[in-house]
Amino acid sequence: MIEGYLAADVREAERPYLDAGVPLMERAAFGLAMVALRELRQRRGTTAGAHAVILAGKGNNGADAMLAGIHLRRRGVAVTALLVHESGVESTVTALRNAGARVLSLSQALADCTTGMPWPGIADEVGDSHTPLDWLVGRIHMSDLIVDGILGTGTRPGGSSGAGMPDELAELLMRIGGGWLPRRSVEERRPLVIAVDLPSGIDPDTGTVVDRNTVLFADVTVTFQCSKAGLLLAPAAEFVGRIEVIDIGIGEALHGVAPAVARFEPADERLRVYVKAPGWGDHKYTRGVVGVVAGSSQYPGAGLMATASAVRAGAGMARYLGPANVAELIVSQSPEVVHAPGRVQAYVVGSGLPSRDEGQPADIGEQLDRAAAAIEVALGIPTEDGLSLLGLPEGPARKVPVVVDAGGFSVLPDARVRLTSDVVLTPHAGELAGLVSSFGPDEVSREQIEAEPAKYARLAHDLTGATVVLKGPVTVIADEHRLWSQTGPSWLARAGSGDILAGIIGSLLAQSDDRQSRAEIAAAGVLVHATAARIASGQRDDPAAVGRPPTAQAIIDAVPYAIGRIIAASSS
Ligand SMILES: NC(=O)C1=CN([C@@H]2O[C@H](COP(=O)(O)OP(=O)(O)OC[C@H]3O[C@@H](n4cnc5c(N)ncnc54)[C@H](OP(=O)(O)O)[C@@H]3O)[C@@H](O)[C@H]2O)[C@@H](O)CC1
Ligand SMILES: [K+]
Repeated sequence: MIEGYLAADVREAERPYLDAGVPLMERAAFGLAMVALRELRQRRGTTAGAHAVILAGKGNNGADAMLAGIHLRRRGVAVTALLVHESGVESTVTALRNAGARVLSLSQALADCTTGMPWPGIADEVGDSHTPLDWLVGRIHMSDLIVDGILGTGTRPGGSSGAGMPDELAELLMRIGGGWLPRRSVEERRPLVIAVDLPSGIDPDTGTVVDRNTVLFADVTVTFQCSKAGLLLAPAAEFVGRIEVIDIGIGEALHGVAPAVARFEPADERLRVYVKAPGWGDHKYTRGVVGVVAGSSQYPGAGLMATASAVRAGAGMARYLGPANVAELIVSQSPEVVHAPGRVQAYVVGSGLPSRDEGQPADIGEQLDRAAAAIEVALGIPTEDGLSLLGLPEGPARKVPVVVDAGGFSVLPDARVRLTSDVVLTPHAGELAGLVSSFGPDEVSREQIEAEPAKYARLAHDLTGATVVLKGPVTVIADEHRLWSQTGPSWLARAGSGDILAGIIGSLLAQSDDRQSRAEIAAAGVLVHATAARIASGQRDDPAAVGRPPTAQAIIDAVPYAIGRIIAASSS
């Protein structure tokens, strides 16, 4: 599991060590240099003769980068450091110069164009440059490595590399490749980009990015002691690349500090609790039954996808609750699905159902009534009619969790009824905008949610009391404890993905016990979903490989393999 901490908590943890004179920056810089050297070696076979450009800010992030530059020099790497704020931590600047690097301010670097001053390690073949900036960008593009040490945990909240930075620097970053150069473009001489602690221009805590055109896509982000929360959250996560954590020896001070966000990795031991093989004495009921209220005669596909993935994610049994013609279709594909009401351990409702509206066909109205009834069961407030629609006996019904998707949002109880974590909402940004606007005092737009997904997932939880799974390129899950954040391959941006995810989460909920965190189970479900998509798209062992477009059916068929892989990885 990767856990992301708030910048203030990390600073607080560092303080006693710094007061005691522990050389934290030297440790950080050494770790950074080792990663850079390893990456250079992997790319070029050797580090000798490589050229690194260090973009150094005036704070300790820049100092880290420059101290790492000294280690690079010692191993034969030519180093040019650009003081992008025109100055830097003075002792470090001197030490780097003494190690044989060129250290120059941005304006000096631009002046090099006129004087024709050569840069060590870079052949002077930067093409037809027209302006000093063209020339400088050309030289940087000729390097083997760009070290992004402009801003770290000292980034002012709400700031960005575009806001508050000199225009010249924003322009330089934009031209180097901020925002538009895809991380994996296979230009032969594209330099490797390593971000120091975090890509400069992202908010360390919230992952918001004010001007995405000025943030460099990192191949690797080398972060110190622990991931920073913002690295795991959208939209920043797109710029982060692979995360490498360097232990600088302050772990003890972070004990007892709650991380703000967490992410499951496939090999996490903790996943064994949620993604598991049946035990010796298990039978279909002990493994959990999931009830699916999704799809209608008008939209049968979503019912099919949610049920098929619920079955494949390991529940002992799936009940389909809905019209006979949809059930027939489902059973033809998953013969083990039971089309009969009865007791379940978790519901999945709403996928493939439109919002409640007057004049809807009768079977849609009835499906929405069932969805509402399942939500009432989850909240412990079932009505007699609801129980009979779900085929449950009259009397107090046992609370079971419910995954609410798509049309299900339109049958949530009104804002006077506080939902609980047993209600797991799975909206995308547009649907969350609707939810937050109807439960809260203010209208919120899809664009606002996309810019600050973590904030709004948390707000939606605060307003409703439910577990909120905000789907997106990075899926954020919020409950009263913390945020979870899971990424998936972009191939998941396709019709049917949401229905499959709802089925998987419902299946894992049915297999869980009452005391387990719904948010954590949902995070595990998002990981299963992403793993299935990786298998189905052919990305398999190399997440960086592009792969090929998977059909929804291929993702569904890959779910059992994803479960198998996660069980194997988390138990080994
Ligand atoms: N403490 C330690 O022992 C350790 C620290 N470590 C390292 O230190 C890093 C934190 O260093 P830091 O605190 O010096 O802040 P840092 O991120 O370099 O930048 C601050 C400068 O940028 C400026 N600035 C801020 N926002 C801006 C904006 N939006 N736009 C423009 N400018 C902006 C701001 O200037 P201001 O305008 O406020 O005068 C300020 O001068 C941390 O990430 C890690 O790498 C590790 O080595 C481990 C040990
Ligand atoms: K940085």
